[in-house]
Amino acid sequence: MTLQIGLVSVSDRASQGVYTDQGIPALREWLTSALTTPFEMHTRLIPDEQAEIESTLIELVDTTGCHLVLTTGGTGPALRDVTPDATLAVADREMPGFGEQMRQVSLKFVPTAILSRQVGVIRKQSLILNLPGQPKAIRETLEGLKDADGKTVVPGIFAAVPYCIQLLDGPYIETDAQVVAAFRPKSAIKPAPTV
Ligand SMILES: Nc1ncnc2c1ncn2[C@@H]1O[C@H](COP(=O)(O)OP(=O)(O)OP(=O)(O)O)[C@@H](O)[C@H]1O
Ligand SMILES: Nc1nc2c(c(=O)[nH]1)N[C@H]1C(S)=C(S)[C@@H](COP(=O)(O)O)O[C@H]1N2
Repeated sequence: MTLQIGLVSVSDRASQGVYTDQGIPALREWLTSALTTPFEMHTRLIPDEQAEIESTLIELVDTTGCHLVLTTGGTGPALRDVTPDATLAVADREMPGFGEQMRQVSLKFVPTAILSRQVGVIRKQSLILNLPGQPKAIRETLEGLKDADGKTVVPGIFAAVPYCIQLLDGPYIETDAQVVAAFRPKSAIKPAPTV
């Protein structure tokens, strides 16, 4: 079972061609640098329309079979920012720690971090996570903050994603520890295959 990841960029202007979407490229680039497990990506660029966000998330989970879906954009307080509302509407269960941790780490980068309403949820056996729309926020929230020596100061949320997908009976995900070290309890670590 190959790891399937959905990437959803929610932006009125990028979806209309007013500016070039940087969300999907930033997500793709970060995942390619961070994951050592093979994976396939399914990308969608859509406007800030709640019904369209909901149907896109449902399609990616129920039809495409994504184990993980990352959205970017539309998490703020502006009236057209409805990504968290759409995500909650299609959720079976909420995972509040993801939103809490993203706001914690983001506060180390911008004081307006608390303006993001981002949520993490489970639909069926898939994890859906909202990231803010600023392209730089993708790396900041997923990877966390490191000091000059590369030591983690505030962990990003991706450290917990592999174990979460494992608990949902999804593929075993391994990462490049230089980018983000995946944490799982000792009892959940699979030994490296012997040759
Ligand atoms: N897909 C994207 N590509 C490039 N830059 C983006 C993208 N989405 C957001 N941004 C940048 O991050 C800012 C905050 O993102 P937010 O999701 O709040 O967008 P917005 O201001 O509601 O506008 P829009 O939905 O038209 O992108 C935007 O104003 C824009 O500068
Ligand atoms: N890591 C990180 N988080 C961030 C930001 C950022 O630049 N980096 N921008 C903040 C700002 S200015 C806003 S308004 C909210 C919501 O952004 P969104 O509407 O683009 O999702 O996310 C916040 N969280």
